[in-house]
Amino acid sequence: MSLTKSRILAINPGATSTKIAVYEADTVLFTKTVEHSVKDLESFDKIFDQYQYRLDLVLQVLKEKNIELESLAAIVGRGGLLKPLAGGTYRVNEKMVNDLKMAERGEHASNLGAVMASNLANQLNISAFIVDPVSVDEMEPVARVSGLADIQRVSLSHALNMKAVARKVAKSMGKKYEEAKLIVVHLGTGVSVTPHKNGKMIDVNNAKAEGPFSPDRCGGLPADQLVKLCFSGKYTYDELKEILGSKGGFYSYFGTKDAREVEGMAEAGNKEAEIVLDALAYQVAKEIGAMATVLMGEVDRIVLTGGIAHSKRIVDDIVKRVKFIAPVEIIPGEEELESLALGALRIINGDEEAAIYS
Ligand SMILES: Nc1ncnc2c1ncn2[C@@H]1O[C@H](COP(=O)(O)OP(=O)(O)O)[C@@H](O)[C@H]1O
Ligand SMILES: CCCC(=O)OP(=O)(O)O
Repeated sequence: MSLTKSRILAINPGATSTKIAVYEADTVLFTKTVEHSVKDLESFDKIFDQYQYRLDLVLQVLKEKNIELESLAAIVGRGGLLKPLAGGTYRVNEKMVNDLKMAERGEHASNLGAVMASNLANQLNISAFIVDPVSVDEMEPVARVSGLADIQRVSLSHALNMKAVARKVAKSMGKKYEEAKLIVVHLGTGVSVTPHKNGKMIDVNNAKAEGPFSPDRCGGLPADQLVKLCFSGKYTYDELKEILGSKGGFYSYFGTKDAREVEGMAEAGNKEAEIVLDALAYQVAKEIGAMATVLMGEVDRIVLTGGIAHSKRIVDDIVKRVKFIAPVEIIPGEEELESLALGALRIINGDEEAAIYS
């Protein structure tokens, strides 16, 4: 095997999976998704406690695929809950790693991406990058107002995949991304619903705290009942944060984050599973309706993507409610590994300069 150092390792830690790919320039050599059940991750208290477990998995996959570490030119990880920033490729630096370890903007598996990439890259004396992290913030000023002076709405979303599929859909319509008006919905372990205008995500439900519920998140909750729960003595602060961030949604009803399992329960006649699945589609459709008003009804396409976009039941249910707004395009799964690799490649090839996180 040649050791030309032209390969890019892409690592995408998600809430319920670690996705790994190696690219030779822009050609994929392999992709692999390692899914994590609730049981796999329940012994880890904090996200950073999962670091070694996930890194070992990555190294094991590289070994299985006969990829020598010395053949890597760069490593690119999914960017986590950093400061609000513009989209693009960022070189991983010490400040970024420290911010992610402190998890000041919250705990999420994506916080591991830059750190895994950086530690591995440092050992190999090569570069580490992130691309379009979850904290990409392109919201318009009006979208930031919450209605309470103490609280500002923030942008946390599946920016990487949504921007990639938005570009793809715009191209298929013969438009530039910057010219298209799209509502892109990522249906993953978290759910993001974003209106895209002038090449920017001008609003989004914060996928950790607002909008529709998801496999492991509550989404927006009735504020008065939540406040009551906070002061009920039933949960500590940390427990409640954990429930809201990773033990809500499907998990709170059925103890699983796997949409396929919930569908299986519904098919077997479980009425609660049926209604919760219907409610997910209902809430997503409602959020799409709200974002259509952000674009003043001028919507070229609604795009459904992410793991749950594989589900015919959920997709059909959403489509029947929103197709009056615009044609709906379904792009199941995600383009995240490719977007990561190509983002790093643009820097390696000198087509773009890496942004600096400061
Ligand atoms: N074929 C499928 N049908 C229905 N749901 C699916 C399918 N494949 C994956 N999913 C669901 O997609 C969700 C994960 O989506 P994904 O985009 O991979 O998210 P993440 O990267 O956040 O873990 C899980 O709830 C999983 O059960
Ligand atoms: C915090 C936004 C990104 C997100 O929710 O990702 P997952 O669906 O992988 O949890």
